[in-house]
Amino acid sequence: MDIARSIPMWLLPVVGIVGVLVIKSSASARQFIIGNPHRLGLPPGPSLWHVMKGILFTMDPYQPWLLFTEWNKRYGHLTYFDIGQRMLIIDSEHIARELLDKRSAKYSGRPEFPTMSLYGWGFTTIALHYNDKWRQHRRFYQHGFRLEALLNWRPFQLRHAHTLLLNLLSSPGQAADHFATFTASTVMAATYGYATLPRDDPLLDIVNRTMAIFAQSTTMFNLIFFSTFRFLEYLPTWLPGLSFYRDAPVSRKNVRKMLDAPFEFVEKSMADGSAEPSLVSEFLARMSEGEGNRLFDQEILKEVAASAFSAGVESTSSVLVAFLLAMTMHPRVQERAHSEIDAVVGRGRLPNFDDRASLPYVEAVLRETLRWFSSVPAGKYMRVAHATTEDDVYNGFFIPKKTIVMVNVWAIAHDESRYQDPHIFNPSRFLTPEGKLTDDNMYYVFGFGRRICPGRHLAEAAMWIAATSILAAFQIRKAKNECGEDIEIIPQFTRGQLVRPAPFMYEITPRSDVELEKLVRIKD
Ligand code: HEM
Repeated sequence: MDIARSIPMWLLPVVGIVGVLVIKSSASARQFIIGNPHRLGLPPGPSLWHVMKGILFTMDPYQPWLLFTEWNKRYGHLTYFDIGQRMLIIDSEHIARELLDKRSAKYSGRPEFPTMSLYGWGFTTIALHYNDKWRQHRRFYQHGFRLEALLNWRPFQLRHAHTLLLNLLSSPGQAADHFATFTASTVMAATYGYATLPRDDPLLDIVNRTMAIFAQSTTMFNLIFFSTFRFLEYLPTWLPGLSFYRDAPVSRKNVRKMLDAPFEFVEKSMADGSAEPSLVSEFLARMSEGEGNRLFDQEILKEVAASAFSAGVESTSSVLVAFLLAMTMHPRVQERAHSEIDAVVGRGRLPNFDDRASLPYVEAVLRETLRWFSSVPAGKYMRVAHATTEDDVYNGFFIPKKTIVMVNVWAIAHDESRYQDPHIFNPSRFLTPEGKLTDDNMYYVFGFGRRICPGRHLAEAAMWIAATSILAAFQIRKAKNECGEDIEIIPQFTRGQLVRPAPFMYEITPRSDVELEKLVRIKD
């Protein structure tokens, strides 16, 4: 009998998968013995069997942080397991700071995800290993997006916030699209000096399409699975489950367009003298003046600019959608924010950045939105996990090199010992009894250590000016049904790759008798 013919096709990948797991686990065990001369134990955590059971039967693939949170409750703040990739889940800000901030020299790597490169995204800052290229990228952000440099971008942000208001006025039902346009416009303006059209912008369209393919395909499961079992790449892509490989060439083609198109726009506008100030035009000018490759070569400049864009737009706009949801559901919070803005800014003009320090309650609303929503919870965005680049010992536990380290931000933001009734939206938790802001600035949502989000100041300022302007200009409330009753909302979050509130019904109407167009024209 021909044995090879009698083996069912599906058995081959299974045998391969088991084989890879066995090989990977024994490599892991060897590393444990070599790198751990004092034979310290690993942090506690579920066995391979329990992890598999959890992943297959319990875990909601779209909310993996919920299972991680359970494990952290059972095994402690450090939960370790090995599924062919060593994983460490941390649910304590204190420990995250001890390891990722204070020992950042060992904890600033990124996991090895060959699938990111397969999809054409291997160049992004987020995906880069802790190496010289990554340092070059960070220099670009440090130059353009550090706190002091933000003053340069404020006029753009204010202008785009006003465009956002006008867009909301003309098509209030499309708030999520307007938030995406607003965020993209602010990042595009700072990076490329490109003024996006209020709608259907051709460059944004390229970027949005590219990001959509990426978002659909690179779930946590896909990233780990296809990076671990790389032999699957060589099997026919028509096999069930392998469509992942079919989409890859399309993604790579789109990514190339996303890298080239905005860059060509800058080159062209520099050539005809119409270039607006931007990071790319500044670096190109410096390169042509002879600083040349000491700064970047052109390809790196394209890559770093596109990285800013791809990392920044969805994260920022999804927080604004969460803000809209929170305001729709919590009229009293909105009322208090309106009163504060009316008292400080008045009704005769729109807010600007100079008002920020005088609006603590609005600030607290923004912080509570970041806490309640936790846009980058844990596991969802596997690509922002850190990886150890050396063995380490913490609290008597051995943490091997090449361990993927994930901070469960969702668990921190919903820790009952820190935030009373964490599921309730309550901005006052960020205020002292005297009405001053507490020290909890929610910066942990922007990550840790040397890999902390370099766009955090830009994002924070963009979210603030957008949210404050909306509060000043609009009344947000629940939509009504045919009987004139409020349509109740049960907040839900998208089950796709992007974590954002699922579509919900709302009404948004101008607050002021003064026409919004006129307010937008009044400068102070
Ligand atoms: C609400 C908005 C945002 C949130 C919540 C957010 C959050 C994060 C987080 C959690 C990380 C990973 C940090 C870590 O590894 O510890 C990150 C990385 C990054 N973010 Fe953001 N981000 C936001 C907006 C932005 C914006 C506007 C930009 C660009 C202008 C940006 C650019 C980046 C880049 C380039 C990285 C990769 C850094 C590295 O790997 O070294 N982000 N962000």
